[in-house]
Amino acid sequence: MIFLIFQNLTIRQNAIYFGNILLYFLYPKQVIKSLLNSSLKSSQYTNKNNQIYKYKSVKINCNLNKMASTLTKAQRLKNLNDLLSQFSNKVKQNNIKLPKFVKVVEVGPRDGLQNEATLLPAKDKIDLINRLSDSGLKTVETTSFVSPKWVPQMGDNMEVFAGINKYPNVSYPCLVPNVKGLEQALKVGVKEIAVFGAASEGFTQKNINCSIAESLERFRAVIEEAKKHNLLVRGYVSTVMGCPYQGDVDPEKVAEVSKILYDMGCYEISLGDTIGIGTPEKTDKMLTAVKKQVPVEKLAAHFHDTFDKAISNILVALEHGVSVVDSSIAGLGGCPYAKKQAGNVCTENVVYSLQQLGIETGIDLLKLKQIGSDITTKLKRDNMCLLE
Ligand SMILES: CC(C)(COP(=O)([O-])OP(=O)([O-])OC[C@H]1O[C@@H](n2cnc3c(N)ncnc32)[C@H](O)[C@@H]1OP(=O)([O-])[O-])[C@@H](O)C(=O)NCCC(=O)NCCSC(=O)C[C@@](C)(O)CC(=O)[O-]
Repeated sequence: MIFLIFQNLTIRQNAIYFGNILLYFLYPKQVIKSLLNSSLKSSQYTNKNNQIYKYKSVKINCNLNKMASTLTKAQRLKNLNDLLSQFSNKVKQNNIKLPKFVKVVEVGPRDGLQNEATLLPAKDKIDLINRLSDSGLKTVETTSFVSPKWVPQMGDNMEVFAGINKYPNVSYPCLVPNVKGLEQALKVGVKEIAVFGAASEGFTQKNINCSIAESLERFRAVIEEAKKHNLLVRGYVSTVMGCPYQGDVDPEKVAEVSKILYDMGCYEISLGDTIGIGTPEKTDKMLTAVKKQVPVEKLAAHFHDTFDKAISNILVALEHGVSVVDSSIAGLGGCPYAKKQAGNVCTENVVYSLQQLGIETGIDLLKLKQIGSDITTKLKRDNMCLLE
């Protein structure tokens, strides 16, 4: 039994860590929702003057040893290869049309790093982004223009964006939660932004401090202003397969929020399994609902790999016709309290899987592997890449 005190962490970090830890032990039990709700009630969070929410003395009954994956990398690679070969057979037997090309959106410098305990200096972030854009990736999410009090790792957003090489054939989107963030982004010449909402009220409140309806009104203002400056706008919908605060999320709600963002002018909707509790079945249900509201070619899969299910879920997304996949170099992100607990799905594993399926990405896997190895050495953390 372990007693963890989650203090001095941003609400986003707490949400993810706490959700992941609880879910890891309960999954796949049917009681996730009620336990998540009761655990939330047992914690307190206070809006301090400095606007950082903190959990106070959250008790978590768990045994950290159990949290580490018991499988070796070699075993996990074998499982991945088995999965890919079964999937290939299914595709052939059922004459399923997969996308010929998949755009991989690298989110490591933003979504990955924002969850890393170690603060990476701006010069190292710049080097990381430059090397990623030199690997064939066409989109490298660079930073976020959010409050540095909420997400300290992104506090150097202007310096990082101003410092990177801008290749003409690469997009460098940045997260923007409100008009203030947009103004900052415009000052350094950002050309593409992403607004980020969620399909659950609980997560929206704790991530951006407002309701879903309020968040959408904020995004409307941001998008209108962004369009005046000819910026491209991507839309995120988080918690599409479950919320750390509410448990289950109705696929119809995901579809509703996605459609609103799409109608507001987002050119692409990225569907985030924020805490990685998706399964192939849930992915199928969620995409079936969303595709009725937003054309599939405008959808992206943004899956976290908490329970080693992200690639299985991506395969379902490919079957549905999704041809944009978000991922993070070396699987950056995740939970520092459980070293082997994964964050975003690892880019190298995604690119490898796509290559094995004969799907083009235009990405140099060897370069990616080297970048992943270097950044994990720098951060002194596990590399989630399964390839030797
Ligand atoms: C949205 C706010 C700002 C609202 O935060 P708030 O406290 O409600 O905002 P406020 O308007 O009351 O302002 C409070 C303070 O923040 C400042 N402020 C206000 N806006 C900005 C800004 N843009 N940039 C810099 N500073 C800002 C503002 O100036 C003020 O400063 P003070 O007067 O106290 O010194 C806050 O909640 C926030 O920054 N949240 C960040 C959340 C975040 O970054 N989460 C991670 C990204 S989402 C994600 O990772 C999920 C995703 C996308 O990957 C998909 C998935 O996996 O599901």
